[in-house]
Amino acid sequence: MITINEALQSVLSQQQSYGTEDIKLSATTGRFLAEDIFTDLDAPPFDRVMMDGIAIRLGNLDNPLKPSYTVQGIQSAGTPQMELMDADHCLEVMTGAILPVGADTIIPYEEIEIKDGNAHIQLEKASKRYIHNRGSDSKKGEKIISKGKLITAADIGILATVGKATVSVAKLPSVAIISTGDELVDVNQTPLPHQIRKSNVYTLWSALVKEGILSKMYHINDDKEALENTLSKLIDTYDVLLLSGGVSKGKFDHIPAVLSDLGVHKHFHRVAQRPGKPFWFGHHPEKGTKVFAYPGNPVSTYVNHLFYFQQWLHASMGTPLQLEVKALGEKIPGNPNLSRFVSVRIDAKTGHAFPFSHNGSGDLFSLSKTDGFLLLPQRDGDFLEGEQLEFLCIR
Ligand SMILES: Nc1nc2c(c(=O)[nH]1)N[C@H]1C(S)=C(S)[C@@H](COP(=O)(O)OP(=O)(O)OC[C@H]3O[C@@H](n4cnc5c(N)ncnc54)[C@H](O)[C@@H]3O)O[C@H]1N2
Ligand code: MOO
Repeated sequence: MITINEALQSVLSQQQSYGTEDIKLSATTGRFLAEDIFTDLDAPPFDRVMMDGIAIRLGNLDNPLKPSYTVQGIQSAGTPQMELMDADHCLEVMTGAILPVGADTIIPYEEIEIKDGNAHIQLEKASKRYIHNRGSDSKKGEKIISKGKLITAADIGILATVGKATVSVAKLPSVAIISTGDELVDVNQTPLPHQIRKSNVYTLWSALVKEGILSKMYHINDDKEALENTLSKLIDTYDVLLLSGGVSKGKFDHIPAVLSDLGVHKHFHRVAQRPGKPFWFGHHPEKGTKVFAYPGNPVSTYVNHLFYFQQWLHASMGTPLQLEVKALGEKIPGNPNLSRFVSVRIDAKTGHAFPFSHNGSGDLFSLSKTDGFLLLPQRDGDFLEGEQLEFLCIR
């Protein structure tokens, strides 16, 4: 059986670019930039007034202020630049306004009193100019965000500032999620005593939404012919298939044989890990379709999806995922035969990860109590309190 690292390398060897597309700025959250972003103007684009107050011509900052200045008018934000007459006058100015021609210092309203058309100054000297100078944040033409970056809310603000109404992003693969199993019924049905409602497809669907992917859901019963017919069509239609169930040793676990009959090249089946050991991964050499066939137990499906698919997707989009690390909260004995994904809760104060017990990989309800999974690699030695380990967050 291969190790988790060998399995991951094999999955990553199938990383693939799906090209680029131009989309509206408002739809870019969570997507990967496919172009470098440059400023189209200096930032700020003009000498920007930083305080509400008056603008004067002072010259050297050490020069004493006059006892009063005659108010000449108001320069508000969003109005064209005015011109200060001389050093005896001032213009009232608002935060965000362009600095008037001939002015070089702002005195905030807190330091003056305006009476009878004059601004009376309550200071001897100005402490600073309160001017956000043109181009001081960045100069026109400067690269401000690099290709490959995952677009965040803050990036969207920057993209708006530089006038990117449409943005070139990496195209996402099309994905089908397929549940298999005769025991599964839909969410709106009442299961018979030997049935359960399918849940894995919804977990996967939601995890994909978080990655910006709107997938399609399918269900196929444990019937070889039905599996062959439907999967063959799906292999032709989608870039990626995510299957859950039917990959272990049961009499009706047809998935590996069917995939192989359909020409999907197997990279591996079974990984030295718990949960999720019977994971099967392959790709169709002619069609390029990648097939992630997850074991059916809900925790196994989810853990494998988070670890393998997520890393494959980010690598395919051009920016490998850097897994978070967390400090282990208590000692756990090592295991030389298996890597383990341990359900943990993160202590809000210390940030340490504490394992908690549940009923194994079929215990779907444990997922709502967990913050994520700590990855304990296979090894002899104990895992010690405070040891930093890779973490898959599900919050
Ligand atoms: N003799 C052996 N038996 C099993 C082995 C093994 O190595 N030898 N491995 C066990 C492990 S580990 C796992 S994990 C499961 C995986 O089995 P399958 O991938 O074949 O999955 P199924 O048998 O179809 O289902 C397992 C379990 O999960 C439930 N399930 C399946 N799909 C869904 C879904 N979409 N939503 C909710 N729940 C689902 C299913 O009802 C079963 O209870 O095999 C062990 N057995
Ligand atoms: O390893 Mo299975 O995926 O535990 O339940």
